[in-house]
Amino acid sequence: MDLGSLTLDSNDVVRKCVSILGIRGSGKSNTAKIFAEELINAGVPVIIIDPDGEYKGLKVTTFDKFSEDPEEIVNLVHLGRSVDLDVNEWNEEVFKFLTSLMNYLWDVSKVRKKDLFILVEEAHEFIPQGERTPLSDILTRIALRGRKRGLGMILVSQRSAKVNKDVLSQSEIYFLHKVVHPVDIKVYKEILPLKTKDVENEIKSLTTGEAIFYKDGELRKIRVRKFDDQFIVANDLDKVEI
Ligand SMILES: Nc1ncnc2c1ncn2[C@@H]1O[C@H](COP(=O)(O)OP(=O)(O)OP(=O)(O)O)[C@@H](O)[C@H]1O
Repeated sequence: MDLGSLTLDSNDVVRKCVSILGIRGSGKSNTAKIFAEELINAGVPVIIIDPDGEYKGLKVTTFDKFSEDPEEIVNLVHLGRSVDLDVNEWNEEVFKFLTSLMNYLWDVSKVRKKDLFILVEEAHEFIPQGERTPLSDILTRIALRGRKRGLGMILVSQRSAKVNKDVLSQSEIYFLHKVVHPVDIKVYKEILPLKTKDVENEIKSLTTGEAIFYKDGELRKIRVRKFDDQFIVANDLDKVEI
């Protein structure tokens, strides 16, 4: 996986929990998009929970209307297709649908065990700290115990301190873009094995597209390549309604 100044082996990231954090404009969605693009190219499908319609340029099938039956989406993903769930209207119906989709995925993955990722944009909205919902329960279970069923998770958030701490602290791969708020800096201090001053200095120096990469004790500053928007037209497949 070519992410820019960082290369990863896709076999080394599957079934893991990845957290991509940073303030608005720090480049975290671009990083998530590049990460997803590289997974898709490596044959690992991604289910994207996409409240802001930011993932259109990827080779995905977009859904923007949701029935109560998630089977079709899961079958599509198990055939190797990635899907973008354009959930820009967050209402009870969408949350109910996502809950049944994730529960169904959890159940069938016990048998099928196909490697895939669930990418959760605005993760603080779906797996909030200090609040439990049926959706946050199943997403938490997937993040913490999905490995045996082939399930990996990518959490993206600009509100690090508002994402469920258990899930965040159990991530195995971190891309930490710039943050400025002290509560978010505190979260970075809890994640990184650095002295407080060093964390502050590292974060301060980050520009758009730069992040602190942390995995298996390896820690370094990286620059993520920019997503090539030119592919958007070619890859933006028709929206599908089921
Ligand atoms: N690696 C990069 N190299 C160059 N430009 C980048 C890079 N990452 C992001 N950008 C640019 O910075 C801007 C913000 O990027 P992006 O949307 O990824 O940030 P963000 O942190 O996700 O913000 P938001 O929360 O508002 O979505 C965009 O215009 C994007 O093109």
